[in-house]
Amino acid sequence: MASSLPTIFYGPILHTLNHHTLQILPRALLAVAGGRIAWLIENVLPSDSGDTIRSAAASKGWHVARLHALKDGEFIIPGFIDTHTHAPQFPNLGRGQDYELLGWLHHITFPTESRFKDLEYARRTYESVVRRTLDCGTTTCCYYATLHEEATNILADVVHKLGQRAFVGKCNMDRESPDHYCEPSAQVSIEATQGTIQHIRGLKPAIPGMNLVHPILTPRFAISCTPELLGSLGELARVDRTLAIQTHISENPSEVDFVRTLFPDCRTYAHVYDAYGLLRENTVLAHGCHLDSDLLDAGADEEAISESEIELILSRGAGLSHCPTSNLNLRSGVARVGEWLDRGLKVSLGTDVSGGYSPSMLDAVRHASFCSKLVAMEHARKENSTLPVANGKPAPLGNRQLPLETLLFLATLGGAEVCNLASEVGNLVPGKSFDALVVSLRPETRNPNVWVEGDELQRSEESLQILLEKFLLCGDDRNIRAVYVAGRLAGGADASI
Ligand SMILES: Nc1nc2[nH]cnc2c(=O)[nH]1
Ligand SMILES: [Zn+2]
Repeated sequence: MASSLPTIFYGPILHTLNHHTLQILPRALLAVAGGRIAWLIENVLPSDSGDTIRSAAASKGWHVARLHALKDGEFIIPGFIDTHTHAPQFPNLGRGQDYELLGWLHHITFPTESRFKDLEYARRTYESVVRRTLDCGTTTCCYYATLHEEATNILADVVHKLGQRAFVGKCNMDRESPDHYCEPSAQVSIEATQGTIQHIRGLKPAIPGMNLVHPILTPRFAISCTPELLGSLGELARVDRTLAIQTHISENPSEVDFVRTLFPDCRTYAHVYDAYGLLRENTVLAHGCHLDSDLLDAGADEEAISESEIELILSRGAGLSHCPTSNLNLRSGVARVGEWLDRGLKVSLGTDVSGGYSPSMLDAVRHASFCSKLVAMEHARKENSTLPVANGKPAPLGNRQLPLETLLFLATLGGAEVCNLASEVGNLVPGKSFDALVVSLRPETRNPNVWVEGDELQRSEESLQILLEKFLLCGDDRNIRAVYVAGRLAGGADASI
């Protein structure tokens, strides 16, 4: 899409307003100008669309605009927001699934990451990684790079060039890693981090004032950072509250035990990060499978829960990235996403390549659904229980399987909340950036899993909800025809035609 000419889309729009509300607009007119959604008009009949477009365009002083009328079987959703992935681990996709986390890091992951000191290898790999995530429909991505400053800057350059919205972080790790892949001191790690922050902040945005690439502090996890390094990162964060932070937390039982021995004065894993000022509203915490598991398994009362790590994370406004593909693949555990949402935590989805073996957020959605079904089956087995009754209010998700609207929320608006970007992206309301996907379930996409025909093509709310379900559970990148970031076509099956 040429950024100078406004574009008007006419067709169905599906997005979420919160974790329990899916809004379906079967006949919407949505206008994009300067990368943002200028206006959105609902319920426009085809026979009225010409007049409505002309008067809405005239009210903005537009004399020409491009019209994109969606065909039957097509619809628009917000772009996916992947809140946790490792760009240098793409070469390992599909490898190492016999390991659990700590062995996997040492035998599979660190050797591959150490290759990124070769900058030519880094550039080649990162180009294909970012193209791939864009084609999978990821419009915003939280990337871990490696410990190398220059290779991290290359990742940021590639993201910038290809027009994705992203957070890019140089990994901080100055202990408990092999000699060939470990920073020599906290000071060296901090200086390289400052270099990367400066580099990313020097990138010139394509649309003035719309910076798409942001730096993010990336202490790998508590195990690989000395107290001195965590303290220095906390100091960087303190003097600049706009700096985002990402790390791992409570992914695997052996990891949690190790953290306890390394930080005996901290009550829980979350308290370690909090002690160094690293838990706040722009912190992204990946995994969390074992947060408070002792308390929750024992069915603790509210008083005990009020002292818990979940309450600490909630009170600091930090968010969680649920990474179900990885949690199952590395046998890490099953996160309690329903309980987190009920308690008001910010929750999103991450692919966690290559702990997770797929870069597609569609797979993360499917595995989040499976994980929630495991939770539901386990709960039913233990309690012999029935589902909670709604009583007119949204029923607590607690131990239920996640419904369709919650799955879409986690992949879109939930991600925006966790990245502290919900005023900018996550759904398709006027004023936000147009970060969106044009999805097609038409036969010419050559994905017979999701073909729709006959009555299914009616533009009713019911049939559109079925289309969304088919896409989330059986679609793939053949069905993602166009990927827009800030109004610019950045990927999708039609982008290369
Ligand atoms: N899944 C995952 N967990 C981690 N914990 C520390 N590093 C990593 C990593 O690279 N992947
Ligand atoms: Zn990870």
